Amino acid sequence: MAKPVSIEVWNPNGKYRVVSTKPMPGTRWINLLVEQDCRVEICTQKKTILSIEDIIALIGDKCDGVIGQLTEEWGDALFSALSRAGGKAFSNMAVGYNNVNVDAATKHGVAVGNTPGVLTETTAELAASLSLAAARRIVEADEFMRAGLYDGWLPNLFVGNLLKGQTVGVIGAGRIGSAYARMMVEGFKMNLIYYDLYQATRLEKFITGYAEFLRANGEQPVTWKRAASMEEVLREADVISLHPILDKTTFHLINKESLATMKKEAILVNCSRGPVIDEVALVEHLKHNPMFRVGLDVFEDEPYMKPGLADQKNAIVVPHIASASKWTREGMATLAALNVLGKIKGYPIWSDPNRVEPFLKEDASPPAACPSIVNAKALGLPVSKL
Ligand SMILES: NC(=O)C1=CN([C@@H]2O[C@H](COP(=O)(O)OP(=O)(O)OC[C@H]3O[C@@H](n4cnc5c(N)ncnc54)[C@H](O)[C@@H]3O)[C@@H](O)[C@H]2O)C=CC1
Ligand SMILES: O=C(O)C(=O)CO
Repeated sequence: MAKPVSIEVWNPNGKYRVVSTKPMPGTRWINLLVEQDCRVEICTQKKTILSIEDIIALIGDKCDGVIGQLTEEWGDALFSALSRAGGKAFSNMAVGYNNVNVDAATKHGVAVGNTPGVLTETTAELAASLSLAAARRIVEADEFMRAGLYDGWLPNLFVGNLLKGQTVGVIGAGRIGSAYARMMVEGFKMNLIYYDLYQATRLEKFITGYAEFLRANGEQPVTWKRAASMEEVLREADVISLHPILDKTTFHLINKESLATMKKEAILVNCSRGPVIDEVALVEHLKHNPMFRVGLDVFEDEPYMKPGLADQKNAIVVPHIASASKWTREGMATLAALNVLGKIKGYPIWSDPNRVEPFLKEDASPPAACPSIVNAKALGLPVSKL
């Protein structure tokens, strides 16, 4: 068994043992656990992705809860190890939990937490950044400049796309997709077409109000449309950003056939999960359509890219950093710790996981509740009246 070598311990005499598989930003999350009598053990092993054996060794014989990462496969092996060690709580430090087998956790009586809300704007801002960088060819132009190739202004140098008046398409208009849509519509006066299983009522109202404001000021109003199918979005939009969860309905949502329906000069952005795109098909599409551009934060076989992707000038690639703002990452750590702590203390579940601000106030104690437990219903956990 590969035993993790390096552990940092806070409050060694704490009653409850909580393990974090990684150091996380900020100290508030540690302080909140320590104040409530937890011994906090942080794995500081220099290995980015821990194996199942590493995590089983970390869990040990007695463990009340674990804070884990989206790079770890939390399935039956880990939940049974946690349950054998007396653990009742696990939280991903992420909103997405496609790396977690929630049914296995429920079977072992383990609550599964995630961290919604605190990363909505930060993630949407990266999707907007990738959209702009792709539209205006910023990365290519930066490389050109650094290579010493700039020898004077030219009318045809790095000509890109104007966003104003074009159509932005959003697939998955939940928290992040809606925030991204608002940024692109309000910031760049784009028209919206979106596809989601549910109606994004607040987003529609926001755009209707903004359109009225523009009209009243003598400007061209923006428009919105809820598409009846994803294909409609792919056909009509100039910039398309993917924001659904990853599950079997969204695996390879973007594939050879769907790419073929998109405009030749479209921009595709993915800040959701890599397998939402068939990356092999995408590489082929990029090769044959030089004016088609992508901005990718996530990859099908993370941390690897499919062969050929890195050679494509029309692809911008960044290493899964969409939620990487200081405020957000500290907030994610806090929510993950409070999910675990709340379950250990027997607190009820917060009633609205979209409204997590009360947990994030630096100068106030957080509510006595678990911010977001995805299998709360299946475990029959009570909901907070706060
Ligand atoms: N790249 C990064 O660092 C980050 C990635 N994410 C990813 O973004 C995802 C979305 O996060 P949130 O917006 O907070 O979640 P959310 O649950 O608010 O939104 C997801 C939306 O996808 C929709 N959806 C589900 N299946 C669909 C389908 N087949 N077709 C179209 N829409 C579908 C849902 O109805 C929902 O509105 C997360 O699950 C995570 O995987 C989230 C944060 C950071
Ligand atoms: O939260 C998530 O789902 C991420 O991908 C990282 O923030």
